[in-house]
Amino acid sequence: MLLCRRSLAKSSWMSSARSLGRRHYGVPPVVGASDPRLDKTVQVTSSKGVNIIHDPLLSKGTAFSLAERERLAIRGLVPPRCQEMDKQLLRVKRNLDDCRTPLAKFVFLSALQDRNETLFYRLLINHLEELAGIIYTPTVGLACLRSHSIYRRSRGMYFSTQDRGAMSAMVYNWPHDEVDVIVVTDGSRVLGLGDLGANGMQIPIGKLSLYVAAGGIRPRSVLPVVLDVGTNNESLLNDPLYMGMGHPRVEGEDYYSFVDEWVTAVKSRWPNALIQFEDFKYPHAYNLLNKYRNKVTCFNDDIQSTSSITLAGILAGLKARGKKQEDLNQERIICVGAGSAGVGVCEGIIDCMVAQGRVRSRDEAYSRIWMMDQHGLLGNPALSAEDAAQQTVARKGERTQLDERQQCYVKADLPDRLTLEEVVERVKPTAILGLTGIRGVFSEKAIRTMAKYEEKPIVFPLSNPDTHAECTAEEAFAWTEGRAIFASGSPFENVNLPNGKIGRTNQCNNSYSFPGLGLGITVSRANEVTPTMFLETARVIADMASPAQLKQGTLFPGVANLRDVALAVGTRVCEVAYEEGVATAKLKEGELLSEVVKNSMFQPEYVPLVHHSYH
Ligand SMILES: NC(=O)c1ccc[n+]([C@@H]2O[C@H](COP(=O)([O-])OP(=O)(O)OC[C@H]3O[C@@H](n4cnc5c(N)ncnc54)[C@H](O)[C@@H]3O)[C@@H](O)[C@H]2O)c1
Ligand SMILES: O=C(O)C[C@H](O)C(=O)O
Ligand SMILES: [Mg+2]
Repeated sequence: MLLCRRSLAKSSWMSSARSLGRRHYGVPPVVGASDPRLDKTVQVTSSKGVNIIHDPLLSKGTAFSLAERERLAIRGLVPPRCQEMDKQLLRVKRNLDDCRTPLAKFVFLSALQDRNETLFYRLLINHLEELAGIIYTPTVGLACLRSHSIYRRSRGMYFSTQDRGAMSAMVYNWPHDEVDVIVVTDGSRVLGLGDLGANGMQIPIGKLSLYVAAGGIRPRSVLPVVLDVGTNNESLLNDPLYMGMGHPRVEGEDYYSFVDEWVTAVKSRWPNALIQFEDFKYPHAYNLLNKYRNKVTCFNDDIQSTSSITLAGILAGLKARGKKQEDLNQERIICVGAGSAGVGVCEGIIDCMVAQGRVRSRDEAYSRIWMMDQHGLLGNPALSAEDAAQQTVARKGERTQLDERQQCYVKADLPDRLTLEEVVERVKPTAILGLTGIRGVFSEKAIRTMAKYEEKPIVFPLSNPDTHAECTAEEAFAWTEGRAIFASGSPFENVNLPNGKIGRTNQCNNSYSFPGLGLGITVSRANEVTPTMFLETARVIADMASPAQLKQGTLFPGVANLRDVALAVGTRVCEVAYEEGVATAKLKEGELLSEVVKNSMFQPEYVPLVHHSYH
């Protein structure tokens, strides 16, 4: 396992893009909230008695020592025997295993998180592979669909259309002064499930649980947020249990000024917090990113961290084929889905080709990519003029106007709206990426044709949850005679192949990239999130699998290793922040960044509690 111990600036293909020596060591000592120098051996609280037992950040359940029970006035309020965490873990794991369905497990784990976060995170870290699929994708998707039925207790903050003018005051309702990471959604495109309005809250909660478990951000420093601007989901609007605003989505200038009020409010209370935009529909996702990327420390997960992990998957896939990462410009890549994630992923691939210096221009890099939406290839309407009318009828519906960004991907030399099968036949792709949210978009014919021309086709159905993947792992291996290099957004089991071998599956999800990005950004207190951070994240992850793993088709370390991945990514991102002069945290001379990052990572352990009244 690669654990980053490199000194600054060792990247092979990024060095030309860097300007070294711009490190800011002279800025005021803004010490990160997750900085090890703030670590304490005791935790001081002004709470006492039941307030401690009912505070998930302080509660230890049955694990309070007798001395603590005495000094915190909780003697007699919990069962008499002091049980350490190992016994508690046994109990909660047994209870969890008794839950019959993934959704029941989700409800159980949420309740545990609401009672005792230390125990919740220890359980989660100990069983990351098993539980990531519950608190995160794919089960979190089901939890969003049912959120208004399974609701027990509030977590995070909601800002709705009835809060216009009040947001700057509302942010002070949050009980913590230190907030390092905020994940915010407007619930307009939740995974591949569409508009789920305020039910989308489960997504920021799940993302932030991984920020803590994998990225080592402290539980008290994370804030999940929903911006409730209404929903266009009729079934939610008509459901008496739905808890969000009961009107259609606010759009246009009203929408952008609403988000602006929220950003201003958040930055006024927590100027250093990283904002992660999550599951905003296209084009809002891009418009918000463009508006805020140079003003506040923020990124869009679906556009940018997805591009990191997908690029990492392709680069590792090249190595699995016995090629070099620098051969990326030889690939022919079809990206099905031209929305936030699709465009973001393609831009990441292009950035990488340009950074590698193996293409002369971005245009040349574009020439290796073919982008498609539900109407087919983004091609040249002039070339398909003859049968355009016919096609419009046959394929139902007009393509909505392509925006400037999507326009970049239009192929001038190919007819607009070619089907996937037609594009595959003409282009002979080496890789196909699915970012549509639509099950079954990778047809058998298309994948079989691809496998005719490419010995080891890269097949990445990246849409979530699993029920919305463009194809299953079984299909991908069956249609390629077991030769596919396979990665999906949601987890799929390995596949037993007819020849007795195993078709290895990989999970290519931004959960591999955002925890480390957030870790590096918060430790360095970066005041800007730069493109290099995403490229380097990809490079670090692409280098993590061993040659033997790559040979078998394993591209990344398993989900159980997400913490190691976050540490490696976090260290590199932190280095980049100093190299590019965007870090504001003071670094002591001689401090090894990898150690600073590692020591800053939250460990779920019970710390002695001490009562102190500040009045
Ligand atoms: N694996 C990951 O880490 C990851 C990250 C981000 C997004 N995603 C997934 O990607 C999907 C899309 O997300 P997004 O933010 O880009 O959404 P989006 O709504 O912005 O884009 C979806 C795109 O798919 C196109 N599309 C719809 N139906 C199609 C069809 N039948 N054939 C071809 N194209 C079709 C749309 O025109 C649009 O361009 C979601 O399911 C999401 O879960 C996965
Ligand atoms: O949430 C995920 O699992 C990945 C991604 O952010 C998505 O929207 O699908
Ligand atoms: Mg997302």
